[in-house]
Formats: sequence, C-alpha cells, structure tokens
Amino acid sequence: MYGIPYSYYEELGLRRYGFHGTSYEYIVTQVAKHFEKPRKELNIIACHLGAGASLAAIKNGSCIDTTMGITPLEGLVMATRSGDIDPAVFEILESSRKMSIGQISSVLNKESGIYGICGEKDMKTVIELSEAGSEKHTLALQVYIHRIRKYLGAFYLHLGGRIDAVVFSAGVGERSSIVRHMACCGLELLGITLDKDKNQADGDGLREIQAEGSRIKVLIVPTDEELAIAQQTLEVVNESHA
Ligand SMILES: Nc1ncnc2c1ncn2[C@@H]1O[C@H](COP(=O)(O)OP(=O)(O)O)[C@@H](O)[C@H]1O
Ligand SMILES: CC(=O)OP(=O)(O)O
Ligand SMILES: [Mg+2]
Repeated sequence: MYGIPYSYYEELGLRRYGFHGTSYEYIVTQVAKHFEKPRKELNIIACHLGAGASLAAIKNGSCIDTTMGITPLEGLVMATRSGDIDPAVFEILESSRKMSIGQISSVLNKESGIYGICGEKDMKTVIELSEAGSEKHTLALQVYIHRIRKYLGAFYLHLGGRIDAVVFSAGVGERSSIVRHMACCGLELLGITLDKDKNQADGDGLREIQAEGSRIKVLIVPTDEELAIAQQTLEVVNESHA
C-alpha cells in the first residue's frame, strides 16, 4: 500500500504493484532446484539489475516486497529512471522550469538515473569511465550502488536475516563483478561475504560466488524471461485442455 487516501486504492486501484515478476519466478525455480529445496522453504533477496532494475524480497517462495511500484519508476536508480524521488520535485520543476506533468514524468523515466547523472546509460561504459578517473561516472555508480544497498538492508530485515541466498541477475547483475562487489562490500557481519576470485571468474549458468564460511550464499542466476513466459504459457494451455 501507499500511504495515501485509501479511497484512491479502492476507486482507482492505486497501490504498489511491482515488475520483473517473470524473472523472479524463473529465479526462484532455478534456485530451489539448485539447493534441492522445496520453493515454499526458500528465502532469498533477488536483484534483477538490467536497464530497468529492481530488488525482490522472497519469503517461503513468494515475493513479500519489491522495489518497483505502480509503475517501474519507483525504487532503484536505473539506466534512465530516477527511482525513488520526493514527489515535491514535480511542483519545483513545474514552477521553476514551467514543465508539464507529462514532461517531468518523461524526464524521470527517460533522462534520469545514471544517464541523468553522467550522460551515459550503459553500465559497462560507466564503470570503464569511472575506472579511468571520471568523477561524474564515479558519482553515478556510487548513487546506483547506494540505492541497491539501501534496499538490500531493508529486505534483509523483512526476512529477519533468515536468507538462503542473495541472487544477482540480468545484464548488470550477471556480468558486472564490480557492481556485485560494491553491493556486498562490508556485509560480513550480516553473513554475506563474496569470494573475490569466484566473483570475477567468467562463467555461464547458475553459480555460487560466496566465500567459504559465508552464512548466506551469493548466486549469479542468468535469468531467462522468454523461457519463463513460454513455460507459463504452456501451463495455461495445458490446464485449459485438461
Ligand atoms: N559486462 C558488463 N558490465 C556491466 N554492465 C553490463 C555488462 N554487460 C551488460 N551490461 C549492462 O546490462 C544492461 C542491460 O541489461 P539487460 O538485462 O539486458 O537489460 P534490459 O533491462 O534492457 O532487459 C545495460 O545497462 C548494460 O550496460
Ligand atoms: C520493467 C522493466 O523496466 O524491465 P526491463 O528494463 O528489464 O525491460
Ligand atoms: Mg530485461
């Protein structure tokens, strides 16, 4: 729920909703298989970090919280989306820049996020330029990571720390060892420790990258939303013929 008048929920269906459900469904299935555990017993924090990005807290195999809202604009700082922002920004831009709601909304969706901060939306390039010493690109990367960690902490508490795994998925989550390292850095006391070499190693398929002795596993799970859609479609078709 949003903390706004209840009638908006009743009359307009205005509530938090969430996205990337197809990817999370696929991830839960893969992780349950990997741990040979019933999915009803699986607690994970899943990080779907693509151009659009979100985190999901998954308890007993079901999502109990996610960072996107009624639209994909809420939550993490993404490639071009701002993520969480004070709604007062609308009023400020409307009065100072004479922008319409539609124009502001378009800027927050298409010209904000890491692109808004540093002028580059491809995370691979942002990291390269940051490593080459660009302050703007370093700032964008730090803001991006800061928001991921904020929700990682929140979801850790939602799950009472009883977590089987933190999962990284989608373009950035699967391919960027630096983002994974920055997201998990200093979390040893929470039971999350990455293995430096495993995190940096090339590979494909589901793999574990936590250090030995890390209470919580850290996984890379290549997501496959197309396959998940095909499988779910097949289930529906089979059910309707049953
Ligand atoms: N090696 C890499 N390091 C960092 N980011 C990467 C790497 N490879 C791809 N990406 C990033 O992954 C993102 C795209 O992820 P993807 O899940 O394919 O996106 P979409 O949300 O469009 O489905 C892009 O921002 C791209 O820069
Ligand atoms: C919801 C969303 O933004 O998805 P993606 O960017 O992964 O296409
Ligand atoms: Mg995607």
